[in-house]
Amino acid sequence: MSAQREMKEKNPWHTPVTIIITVIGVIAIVALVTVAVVQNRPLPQKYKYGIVLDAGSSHTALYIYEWPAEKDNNTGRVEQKHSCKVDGPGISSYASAPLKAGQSLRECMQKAEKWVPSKRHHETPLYLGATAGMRLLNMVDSVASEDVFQAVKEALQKFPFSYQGARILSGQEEGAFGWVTVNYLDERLKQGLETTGALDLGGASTQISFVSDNYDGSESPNNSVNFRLYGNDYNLYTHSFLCYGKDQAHRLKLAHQTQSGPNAVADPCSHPGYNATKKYSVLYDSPCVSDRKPQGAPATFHHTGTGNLQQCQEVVRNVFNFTDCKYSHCSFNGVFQPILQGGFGAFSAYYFVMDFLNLTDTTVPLEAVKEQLKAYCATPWDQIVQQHPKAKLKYLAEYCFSGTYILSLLTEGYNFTSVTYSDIKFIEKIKGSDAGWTLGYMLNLTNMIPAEAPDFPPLPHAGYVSIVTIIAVLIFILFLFSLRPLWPRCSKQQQIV
Ligand SMILES: Nc1ccn([C@@H]2O[C@H](COP(=O)(O)OP(=O)(O)OP(=O)(O)O)[C@@H](O)[C@H]2O)c(=O)n1
Ligand SMILES: [Ca+2]
Repeated sequence: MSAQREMKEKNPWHTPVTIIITVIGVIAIVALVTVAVVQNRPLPQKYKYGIVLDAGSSHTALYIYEWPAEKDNNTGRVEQKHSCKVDGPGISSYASAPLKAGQSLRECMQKAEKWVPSKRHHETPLYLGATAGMRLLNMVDSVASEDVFQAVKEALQKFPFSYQGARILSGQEEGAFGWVTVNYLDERLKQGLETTGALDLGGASTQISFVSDNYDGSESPNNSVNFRLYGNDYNLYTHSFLCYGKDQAHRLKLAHQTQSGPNAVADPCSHPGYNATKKYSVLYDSPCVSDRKPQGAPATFHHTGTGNLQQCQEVVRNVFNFTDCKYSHCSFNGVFQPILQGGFGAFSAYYFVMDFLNLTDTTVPLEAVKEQLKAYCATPWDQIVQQHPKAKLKYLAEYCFSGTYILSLLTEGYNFTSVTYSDIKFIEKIKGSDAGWTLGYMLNLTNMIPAEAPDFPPLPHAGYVSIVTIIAVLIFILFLFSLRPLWPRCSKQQQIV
């Protein structure tokens, strides 16, 4: 008994100091690992939301964006969750009944109330941006434009979101934010990759935006937009052509055609057999064409189709002015444009039209694309109607013109060649989000793209926890080894026992 006590006393493992150190060591390591795990445990994901209404010339659409609540600044993570197309025409068409513009938005706004969790309603920013339709209305009747905005504002403020205002975007903003959207969704900005140009074709205006090594903004500074995003500087060229959206360009073309004979237009851009009576008052009800109204024109004219692509191309060419250029390079109408560079995403009506015509594949040579369009334009109207029973007649009547206009705008207007045509991609969405200016607009207004690259933790969460655990275990093993000189005595004593 006394020998046992003596051995215990001699066994350094059994000294109070060693026991205390060991216990504290184990507790410290367990505490370290626990704190690391608890502190870095991924929290249940919470989301924030933003709503943007795109009040275009032909229609309004509502987009709901969503992003993880704790990652406002880490970007690349904002996604479109829902979209809603407002029934009826664009808000600029309600100039004579502004209240209806507000009412038209109600249905989509009610859907937005359901889609955004109610506890997030009050903090969800709501923006409305109007484009070329309201630009034109504001030009001809600024009072009517104000009335429409007032009605829209009152309607939107009735909803529980954080209303941030309704306004007209400049053409420059429209082009630049479309470019931001495309490059953000492709994660080109965050990774500092070469950017993609943006081509947007609306009903009343069209935008081209791209970065070119040959453009530093000094030639035609109005076309220059500078961004610093994620630590990179971008000098963007952008231009918006008012009246060169597809609907206004159609008016420009018809207005030109009616000059030669005001009673009837035999239109090579319409299908053979197409026949409609149209009102001059409707055709000329736009500042894009109002100054071209023929003197003493009758109330109506007959619009018939002949379906001839080559002649249609000639008529379409007339809507552009290629003669004056005071810069080193121009697109059309004397507008400066640097040399095209890189890939381009073409969206909105570019996509709707080319998708309808089955012409979105730009690896198909331009000549073959034209052959296909030629056959389409020459197809009799009754056959076209039969083949597309669900399509809106207004759209259907114009796809031959629209396809021709798009090819002419791209090649003769912007100077894409049969070689660089394949640099264009006709796109509707990128990773589930619609291509368009709305996302870029919201990212900008909510400061969600930082000027400098955000600092990311060098290790992901799981890697961090694993390394802390491994180091803690190693320290513990080293600690045990540091007591090694005591081991042999200890084991000898145990053998004696
Ligand atoms: N399936 C569809 C849908 C739309 N369109 C046409 O595409 C154009 C509308 O394009 P959009 O990008 O929606 O124009 P808006 O935004 O309304 O106009 P803007 O940007 O000029 O204000 C209109 O001419 C419309 O007739 C079409 O041809 N086929
Ligand atoms: Ca648009």
